[in-house]
Amino acid sequence: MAEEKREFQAEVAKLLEIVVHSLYSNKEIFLRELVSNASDACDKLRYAAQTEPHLAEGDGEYKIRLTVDTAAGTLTIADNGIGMNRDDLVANLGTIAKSGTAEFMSRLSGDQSKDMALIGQFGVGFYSAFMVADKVRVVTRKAGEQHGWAWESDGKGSFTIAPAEGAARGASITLTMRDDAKEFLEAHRLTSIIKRYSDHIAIPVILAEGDGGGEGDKTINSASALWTRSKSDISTEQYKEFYHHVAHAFDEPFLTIHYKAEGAIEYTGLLFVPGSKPFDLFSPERKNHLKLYVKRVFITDQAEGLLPPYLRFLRGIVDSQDLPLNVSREMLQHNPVLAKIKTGLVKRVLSELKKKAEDDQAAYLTFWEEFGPVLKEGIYEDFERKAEILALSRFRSTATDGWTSLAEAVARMKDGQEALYFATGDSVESLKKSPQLEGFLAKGIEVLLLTDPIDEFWVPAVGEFEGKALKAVTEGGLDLGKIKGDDKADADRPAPADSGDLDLLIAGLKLSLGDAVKDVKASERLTSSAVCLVIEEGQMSMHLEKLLKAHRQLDREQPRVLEINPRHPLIKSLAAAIKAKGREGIDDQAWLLYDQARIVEGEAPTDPVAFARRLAQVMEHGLA
Ligand SMILES: Nc1ncnc2c1ncn2[C@@H]1O[C@H](COP(=O)(O)OP(=O)(O)OP(=O)(O)O)[C@@H](O)[C@H]1O
Repeated sequence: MAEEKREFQAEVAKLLEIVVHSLYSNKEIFLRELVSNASDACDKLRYAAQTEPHLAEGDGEYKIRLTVDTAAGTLTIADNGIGMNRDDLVANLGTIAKSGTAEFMSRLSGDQSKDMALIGQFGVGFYSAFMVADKVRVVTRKAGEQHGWAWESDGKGSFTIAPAEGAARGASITLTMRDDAKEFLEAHRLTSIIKRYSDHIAIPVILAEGDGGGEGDKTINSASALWTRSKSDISTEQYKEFYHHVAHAFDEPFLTIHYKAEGAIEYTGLLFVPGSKPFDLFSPERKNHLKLYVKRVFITDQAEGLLPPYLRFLRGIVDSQDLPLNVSREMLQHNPVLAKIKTGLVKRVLSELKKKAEDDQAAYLTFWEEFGPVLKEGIYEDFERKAEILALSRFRSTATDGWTSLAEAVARMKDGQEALYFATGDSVESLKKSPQLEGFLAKGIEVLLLTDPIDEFWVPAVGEFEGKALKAVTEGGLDLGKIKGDDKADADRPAPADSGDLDLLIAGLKLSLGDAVKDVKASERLTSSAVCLVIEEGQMSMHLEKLLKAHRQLDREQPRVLEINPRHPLIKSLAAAIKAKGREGIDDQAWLLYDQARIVEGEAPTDPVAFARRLAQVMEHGLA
């Protein structure tokens, strides 16, 4: 087969453009990316050779070799890992196959440091070679295959692929350095970059000196897996570089958890809570990203059973002593050892988070803001740990501008208050203004303001905290009268409508609204609003109904209860009017009240045209 020329996928071409033209501030990271790829390729072969030893072709001493040719102005990074065949080359070095590419592209801001962090998360990986090279040539042969291939590109829209006979197993990447990147041909510069970014790589990174014949080769990294070293020998900087390597992240880890579990099950965990949200945190697969090793051999980064989905923000590795080396990925699915490791990891991570919450509240809150909505999934999904996760959870509330724990909210409960109250909605600001809260605010009774979609699920599932029921303020029939609040307002509240008149009005409204409402009731919860909508106990919350409708998972809406404020001047006049004049005009009034309550809930009036007509009439009357 002769040489073939192909175009890069459009996204790659765009990415290359950005890489070449705007990301020159931190060029040296190209080496980290290529060494990281080489190390992954060796890990992959080591794993494959466990079950198919012939793949190693008698060479199981994995290493990465850097060779400089000053005369030619090239740097070559060669590994004896798994290598690539022709199809792999086209797929891996011609496209960005990962899901979410389009979204990623749209998030690039043009601001170098931000883009760099994003690209780091996404993994520009191999393409970073074009930050320093005019031309990149990859010569590779896949383990177990006979023919080698050469891939070459100047990064300007296309690449070529041609057969390369005699290629060694693995991949050898030769960069022809740009004029402004000649510094990366100097041994001391290369050595310091490797020490800085790649010291934790578990296989030797060798700098070939002299003519490349092997004489004077020098291993320039520590070449032992970082997590096997003792904690006291690892600097914060080294942990951070390792985190950048495993997580493909550029930020500071929020928490580093490194420990060795001994006893019935032995494993080492080196886990990181990232400083900021990884871009795929809310993708529907809810995959975890921990890398599983067995006795230092990389097995997989897709061991589903290793971590519950609510801890999927963690990054890092787990190295087990107890799993067999030839464990297949399928065998991992219902593996009892893995299940025990998982229990251990969850316990450890939650206790470290607890410690952080106790020792450094402010820092803990930054974690909570990033990952709280994910951790809360555990309240719903992990029955055994729900109390622990609830205790770690923080909430917005009417009692404070910041965050509160449930324990703090319990401590603030008023005399006679038996439940913790909450409201669910899209934002704290809009919740604070909702009419259902008026009575609570007037009495100084705290209401927790829940704005994450997950809140709709765990609250009903949990139902209580330390014996205190969790009650939605939107539920009908709440009797605030029993609670001793800051009731100075009570004395100066206007008198309610005459109860006989009020009964007439309620009956009239019910007749007009028919099936649109479940009931009409007088309520003490309102202070400044005339009406509001609530649900009956056990009914789906209005906010959840809205979420489901937005996702087209619900097409009907359930009728609600219209609560009216017997002390409101409008209600009082309406009650008096119905007594004096009977039902005349009441239909329009009833629908206006009901639609107004809907609008406050962020919903459209039942019949917008009729609503507009009624409103116009009222205005006309007002002006007449
Ligand atoms: N030295 C290598 N040997 C074998 N395969 C390689 C090598 N370098 C890259 N690849 C292949 O090319 C793919 C793309 O590499 P690239 O660095 O662009 O992304 P990645 O490594 O998958 O992502 P990330 O950088 O986020 O880890 C890799 O997943 C791997 O399959």
